[in-house]
Formats: sequence, structure tokens, C-alpha cells
Amino acid sequence: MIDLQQVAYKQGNFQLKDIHLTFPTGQITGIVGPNGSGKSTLLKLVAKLISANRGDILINHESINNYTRKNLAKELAMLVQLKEGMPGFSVRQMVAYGRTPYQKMMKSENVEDNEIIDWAMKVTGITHMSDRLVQTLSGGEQQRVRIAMALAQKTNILLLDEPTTYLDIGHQIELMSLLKELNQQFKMTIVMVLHELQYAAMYCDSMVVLQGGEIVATGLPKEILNAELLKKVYKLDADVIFDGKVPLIKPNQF
Ligand SMILES: Nc1ncnc2c1ncn2[C@@H]1O[C@H](COP(=O)(O)OP(=O)(O)OP(=O)(O)O)[C@@H](O)[C@H]1O
Repeated sequence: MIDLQQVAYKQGNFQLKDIHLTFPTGQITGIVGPNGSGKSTLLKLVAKLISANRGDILINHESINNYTRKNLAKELAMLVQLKEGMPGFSVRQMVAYGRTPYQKMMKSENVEDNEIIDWAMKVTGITHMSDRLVQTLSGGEQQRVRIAMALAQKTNILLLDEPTTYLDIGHQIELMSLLKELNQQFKMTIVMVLHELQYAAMYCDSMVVLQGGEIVATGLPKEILNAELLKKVYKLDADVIFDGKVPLIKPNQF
């Protein structure tokens, strides 16, 4: 369980205000909201990449302030937004980097590490590119390598910031299905920032909606994703029609 207790954080003119929130164990939570609403900032706070000005974040009932970086990396892996590569690294080397929290200084991978690296490359479909340099891959291929690196960390908690970026629709659905499978098979707790409201509704157990650094809605996708929310949060005039778990978002101009 991840518990945010009255968390506040200020950067420049932007402020996350009084965030009180639980990401339940074994569930998939989607964080959505307009550009600049604080989604990435919220995820970075949970991953301890930045520290809150106020409040506390508990992971398994323990404040993240009490975790060393290495211990936290055994609990939680974070896929950050794709902005820069790791020049000179092969695909396998980059995925192997995910095993670092488990390795002693100057020791290379053991049999277990290698099995996990092989598994992470297999489930993300990148085994055939093992020896390629990461910088020579397409954006979508690089994204899958970074997802494999996060999976190789073998944590119970996975945080993902816009994981579908650069992926074509086939690979997007494949990734979302893989995350659902990992969640169901290993009871993994997954928190992801998504721009696609359809995917949030289809694959997440619950949604958190941010606007201007504040939580404006939380709950089951079917309960909160509606015309009123789109109008209020995205200034969008649209109808939301659910077909089972799949929402059709139909802008009123059409
Ligand atoms: N280091 C920084 N210094 C000052 N302001 C920052 C800094 N980092 C982010 N911000 C601002 O904080 C706000 C929230 O940023 P954040 O990246 O969390 O938004 P987001 O909801 O993830 O946006 P997007 O959907 O565009 O990725 C933005 O207005 C951004 O410009």
C-alpha cells in the first residue's frame, strides 16, 4: 500500500496541494489530468526522486524517508518519461542495469539475475535486439527496453509515467495487457500516468484526476469518467458512452 498523507510540494509557480491519497496494494491506479496538472510530480514524490515540503508518504506503512535508495529500489521501480537515452549501452546491458539494487559492489550478474533479465526481455519482446545499441533503436523500441529495465528490478510496485509514449497502437495494447497480466499474476501494485482516458478506463481499477495540483476526482473509471468531468477538467464538450469497460469519447463537434 502507498499512502500519501497531506503531501504538499512547490516548484516555481506550481504547487501540489494537500494530497491525501491511497494507492491500494495489488491494484492498478491511473493518474490522469491535463498537461501541467502535476501528474509526473506526484509520481516523482512517490519514487523519492524529489522530497515533499510537507506531509509524508508511506510505503508498506513505513515512511519513504526511512528507506535507503537501494532498499526503496527493491520495493519500487519507476519508468520515467523518455527524454534521453543511455549512449553506448546495449539493450541487454541496459536491462541488466535494473538488477543493480540486488548486486554487491563490483560484482556482475549471477544466474538468477540473468534469468530475470532474460524474462524481462522476453515479455517485452526485445530478446532479438539484445546486442543492439539502445541509441540505434526507434522510440518505441527504446521505450520497451526501458520497460524491461523496470521489470528486471522485480519490485512489487511499478510506477510508470506515460508508458505508451512512442508505441504504436498494437504495442500500446500489448503493453497495457502485459501490465494487467503482471498485476494479476504477481499481485503487482501499478500506478501509471496516462493521457489516454480510454486505457485508464479499460485497464485501471481506479482513477485519480488531477487539475492544477489538486485532486478533483477519484474512483472507479465508470463512475467518474463522464461528460461533466471532461468539461470541468479538459474544457472539452464531449459525450462518454461506455461499451462494457471501453469508453467512446465523442466530441460534440462531430
Ligand atoms: N523543476 C521545475 N521548476 C519549476 N516548475 C516546474 C519544474 N518541473 C515542473 N514544473 C512545473 O510544474 C507543473 C507540473 O508539472 P508536471 O510535469 O508534474 O505536470 P504533468 O501533469 O505531468 O504534465 P504533462 O501532462 O504535460 O506531462 C508544470 O506547470 C511544470 O511546468
